[in-house]
Amino acid sequence: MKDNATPASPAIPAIAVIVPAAGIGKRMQAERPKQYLVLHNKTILEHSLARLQQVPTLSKIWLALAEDDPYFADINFDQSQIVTTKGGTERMHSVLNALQQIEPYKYPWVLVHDAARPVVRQADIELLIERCITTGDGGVLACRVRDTMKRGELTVAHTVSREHLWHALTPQLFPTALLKAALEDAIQAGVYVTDEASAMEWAGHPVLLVEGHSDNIKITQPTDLALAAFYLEQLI
Ligand SMILES: Nc1ccn([C@@H]2O[C@H](COP(=O)(O)OP(=O)(O)OP(=O)(O)O)[C@@H](O)[C@H]2O)c(=O)n1
Ligand SMILES: C[C@](O)(CO)[C@H](O)COP(=O)(O)O
Repeated sequence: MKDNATPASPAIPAIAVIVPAAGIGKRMQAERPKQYLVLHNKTILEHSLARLQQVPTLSKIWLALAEDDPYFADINFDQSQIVTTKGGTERMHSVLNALQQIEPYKYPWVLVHDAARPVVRQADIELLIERCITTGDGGVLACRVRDTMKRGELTVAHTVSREHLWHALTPQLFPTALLKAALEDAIQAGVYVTDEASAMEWAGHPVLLVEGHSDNIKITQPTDLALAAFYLEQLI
């Protein structure tokens, strides 16, 4: 990871990193926010930061934290590469708060990765970077849906075709100025987005689908912990 705005190589412009880590992890029902739960002797946040640190083309990290976060001070990571920013009510607010600290002329691209996704592979991140920088379009790591998909509440309303249907993952990588404008406009228009790509789509920008590994899970509920621990064993 680069610790300044100098690009790793002339071919790849400086890429800022935003890690939204200001959630409370309601669905995890744990005694602390899930990004601070420990797997293999490290917090999930430390694992996620370590995955990003493995990518030499990434620059500084803007880490969105809850205002009353009492845990971050104890994490074991080179904090010289981290700028902490204020988390917001929703994930999109946390990301926008961080974006507003990043100067597009210094960091023309920004990569957003959930703190709750500690198993992302370096090769997948590098593939996303290569595809986006080559085309000039932003994009998301994604994996194809494998199950038959149903829409409904208590009974099936209808089956959703799984052809060309994907799970959007993170990282998501976009031109910094475009993403900032898209998120600001979407939030101003009262549009609730759960990922950066949704704001870019709403603003009419193309979003590349870059196929990544399905083990890049977002730790969300208790049963995800054992699975993430297993996947992490393969990586660390
Ligand atoms: N206001 C928020 C909400 C979420 N996040 C971050 O966005 C990522 C993905 O969000 P999610 O999995 O929904 O985390 P939580 O919001 O903590 O989970 P829950 O919805 O169960 O409370 C997490 O790393 C979380 O810390 C954030 O930075 N700011
Ligand atoms: C950004 C994301 O991880 C892509 O799948 C997802 O939208 C986050 O959703 P959450 O409800 O904030 O976990």
